[in-house]
Amino acid sequence: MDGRLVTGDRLTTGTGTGTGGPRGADAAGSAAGLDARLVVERGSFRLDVTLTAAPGDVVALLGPNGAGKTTALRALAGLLPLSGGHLRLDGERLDRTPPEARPVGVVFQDHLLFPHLSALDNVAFGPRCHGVRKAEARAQAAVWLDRMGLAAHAAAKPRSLSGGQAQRVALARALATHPRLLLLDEPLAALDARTRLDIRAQLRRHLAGFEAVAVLVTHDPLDAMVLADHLVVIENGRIVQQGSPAHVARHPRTDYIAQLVGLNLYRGRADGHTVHVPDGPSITTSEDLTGDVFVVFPPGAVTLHRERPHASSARNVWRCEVAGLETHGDQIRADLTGDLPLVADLTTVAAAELDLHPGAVVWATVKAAQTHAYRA
Ligand SMILES: Nc1ncnc2c1ncn2[C@@H]1O[C@H](COP(=O)(O)OP(=O)(O)OP(=O)(O)O)[C@@H](O)[C@H]1O
Repeated sequence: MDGRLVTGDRLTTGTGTGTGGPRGADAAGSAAGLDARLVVERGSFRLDVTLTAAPGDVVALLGPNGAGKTTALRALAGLLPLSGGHLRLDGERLDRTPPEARPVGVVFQDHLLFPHLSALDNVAFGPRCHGVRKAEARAQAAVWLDRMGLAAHAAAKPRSLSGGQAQRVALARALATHPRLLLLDEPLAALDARTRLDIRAQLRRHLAGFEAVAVLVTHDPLDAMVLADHLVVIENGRIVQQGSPAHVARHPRTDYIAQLVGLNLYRGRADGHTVHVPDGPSITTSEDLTGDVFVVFPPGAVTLHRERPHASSARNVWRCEVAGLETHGDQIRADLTGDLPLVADLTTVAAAELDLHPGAVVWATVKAAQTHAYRA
């Protein structure tokens, strides 16, 4: 194969760790949109992230528990002070603006509607806070509820709304103030699976029509992939990777991201088609690279055998031991230790035929063509 072509093509997109924003943030610092470096200290935890986004961008902050996502969102909302950095929105400094005076709409996971107010008055509360007269605020609220498909529930109190309806009221309340920055903290986390599907699709529609910057925090890679144009992955208060959802999904650079997108990930030194993993075996890849690289392959690319295969066309053959088994959708996911720790997906029938059980010795094979290597 023509390794040179593959290498050239893939490497141009393989370095997505810079701290630049998705669009619009030119070197001079474009006026429109979000331009922030958020430095926040909370005890021994320190957040230091740079976020830039153009109007219309939806940015998802993704990361493990305690990474600093909520801290970043609260700093953007003005609920936590910055201990360093800057925060500009559409060219204006917001660092010293109190939260209630910021052109920022916030939707929290537990939506925090006022229980004693109707859905209509909850939404009208937003414009009212911005000085709109009561009748006008209620008229605007009615339009927003209608847009959210909630016109019939205008008089309902929050306790008689479903989780999904309440979440849409909270979104309407945030949007009714015409924020220049919309912040969404786990907007779908409190919803059951079915409602989540509906609300995710609706939220996607609303965000697509939203002309300002939206930043959302999520644990769920699917929410991030469906809703955002740009992913920012935070670990330990730092950005470890960012880029388009498709790029991040294909080029994970940390174990957390690899797990999130369901890939086996290794780091090693490439010498042509061979990647040497420290303290591990070599992996044969289709890409022809040199130097520090990552290699990924999906669990579905692994074939397991009870005996060492001699006739296999796969270039990669490793001896492993089954550490654990779990159902994964309609498949079995095997967690394997040994030469190269990896996870493999196989059908229930295959797992039964192989008599897989914790402690069983198996041979794993992976074709070079099913691996993907890119520069570290
Ligand atoms: N009220 C607090 N006081 C002091 N430190 C805090 C407080 N809340 C959080 N922290 C610290 O800030 C760090 C980041 O927390 P944060 O809630 O921003 O993380 P997160 O990424 O949103 O996590 P999760 O996904 O669990 O919500 C935590 O590891 C913790 O050490």
